Amino acid sequence: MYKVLVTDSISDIGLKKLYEHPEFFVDKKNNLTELELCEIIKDYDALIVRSQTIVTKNLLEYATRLRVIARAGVGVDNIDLDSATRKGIIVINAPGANTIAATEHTLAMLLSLARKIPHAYQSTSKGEWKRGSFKGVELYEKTLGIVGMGKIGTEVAKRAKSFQMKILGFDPYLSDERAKKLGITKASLDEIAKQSDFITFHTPLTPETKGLVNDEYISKMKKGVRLVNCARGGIIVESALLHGLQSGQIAGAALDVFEQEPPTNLDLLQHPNIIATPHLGASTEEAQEKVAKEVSEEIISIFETNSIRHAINMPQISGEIQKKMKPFLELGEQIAQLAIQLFKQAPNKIDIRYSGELIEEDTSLLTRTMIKGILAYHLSDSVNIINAFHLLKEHGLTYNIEKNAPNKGFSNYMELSLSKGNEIVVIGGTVLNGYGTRIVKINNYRIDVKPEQHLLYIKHEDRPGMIGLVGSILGDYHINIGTMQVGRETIGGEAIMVLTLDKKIDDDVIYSLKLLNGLEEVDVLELSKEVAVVENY
Ligand SMILES: NC(=O)c1ccc[n+]([C@@H]2O[C@H](COP(=O)([O-])OP(=O)(O)OC[C@H]3O[C@@H](n4cnc5c(N)ncnc54)[C@H](O)[C@@H]3O)[C@@H](O)[C@H]2O)c1
Ligand SMILES: O=C(O)CC[C@@H](O)C(=O)O
Repeated sequence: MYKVLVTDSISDIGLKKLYEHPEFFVDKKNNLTELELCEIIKDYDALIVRSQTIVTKNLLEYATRLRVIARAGVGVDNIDLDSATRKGIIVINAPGANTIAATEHTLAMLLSLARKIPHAYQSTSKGEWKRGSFKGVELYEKTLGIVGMGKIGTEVAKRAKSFQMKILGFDPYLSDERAKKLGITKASLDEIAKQSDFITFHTPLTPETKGLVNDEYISKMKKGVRLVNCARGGIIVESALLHGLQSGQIAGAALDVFEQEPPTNLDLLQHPNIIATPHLGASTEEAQEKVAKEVSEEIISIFETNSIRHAINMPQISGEIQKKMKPFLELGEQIAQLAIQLFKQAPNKIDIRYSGELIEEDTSLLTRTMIKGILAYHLSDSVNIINAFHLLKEHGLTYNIEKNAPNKGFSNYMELSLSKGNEIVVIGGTVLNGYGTRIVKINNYRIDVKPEQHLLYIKHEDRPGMIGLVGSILGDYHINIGTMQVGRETIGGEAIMVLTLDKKIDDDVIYSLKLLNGLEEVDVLELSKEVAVVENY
């Protein structure tokens, strides 16, 4: 049974699939302090939050069982991503599920700001009738600057166009082609400042966007500009906004998000030209159901099938690439497990070489899978594809990826070397179309082994009778040999045997084998089949 903790106000209808799933138990506990959360988090496999719960490094120290943190929404700035990644915890979100809600809220704020609706309502609800006090401005033929042309920025642009506004858009990823298609003008931040009557922000909070709207940027704006922020507090420096309002440089601002939430800056909140809502952008019934449904479904698929669609701390890989890469992921895992078992110690350098068809493929997940396979041998189950690179760095290992390495005559080929000083182990493998994975190289030996769960690796002198001797000892212990492959460099020199066996062999069999004359090394190798999958739409 997987235990899921829900700590913010999340739609029960959206969580229905989790409630009804026999393998999941959902606990809803709102308004917990960090201390209370630290006390209980150890009991849970998954945590679902909105923006209120702050998932700190300290909290994650107690989260010994946690595998998934789900943000029922978009922004993950309330989650310590680095700490989650280091601990191998997948962080997922529900991108897109609240786009329309946040877009409509932005438009509502824009119109309310232009027509002073909240102020007029406040006055009218007190019985006043001050028709002269709330004269507004029109959106018609005004210029709207949009900073951040992602999902919400784009939807805002489409709707603002119906008011016949001229739209200027700034986003590092906005191409000329997309701007043209949307019927907007691509502009720089300075052009937006100089030309816009209204500016709305739709970026995440990043080191680049934090404090973007400061005294200097405000001074570049058109006098009487109106600002809307329904993205993240901190994009606008609140003290600079207040100066701008006081000086008349800014005619008004509509804020849904604040530097600190709940906000304490009453000078700003009570300024007559401010309108504010308490982070309501995503607060519609529809959006809340959608975000909760999306994260519930993803949690179920992560625990049931290991498949991840919207991981924040993982590369996004399309479902199509996933499918295509599946046999290579299996081979990568097998190669990594064999290499680390044969290396018998922790390496300090990892070299991965891809050739043939693999040169053209997105191998990021494959590389992670191999690194995970290598590290997991010594660092246990706490290693996964999420924290593989973190742990690699933490343990001082270096790695090198070469694409376009010699392909040894196979249509696809991958090779892994583990090394430390003069010690090195090299394993090469390929996927044979329709026949599955094959190990085709161990150190300098060419072989052809179909990887199985139980393998025996023997290094011996290349002389007559060795194969028979090994076979008869295994026979004496009733161990059935599935396949046997031999490889040698020179006649009469050193050779290897790789056997696949039907069951694991005991120490006494190894002991008997080691007594054989001419046998230099015997290693029992075990392969597990667990391969992580990441999906994306
Ligand atoms: N108020 C709310 O309740 C609410 C609801 C939903 C989303 N949001 C917030 O709205 C913001 C936008 O959400 P989205 O779903 O559109 O995200 P998105 O990822 O689709 O779009 C963000 C865009 O910002 C752009 N960007 C990043 N850095 C930039 C920079 N320095 N200058 C200009 N553009 C930059 C990105 O290229 C991207 O296109 C996020 O911060 C999200 O957390 C708030
Ligand atoms: O959960 C919320 O209400 C806020 C959502 C919003 O800020 C987001 O980034 O998705």
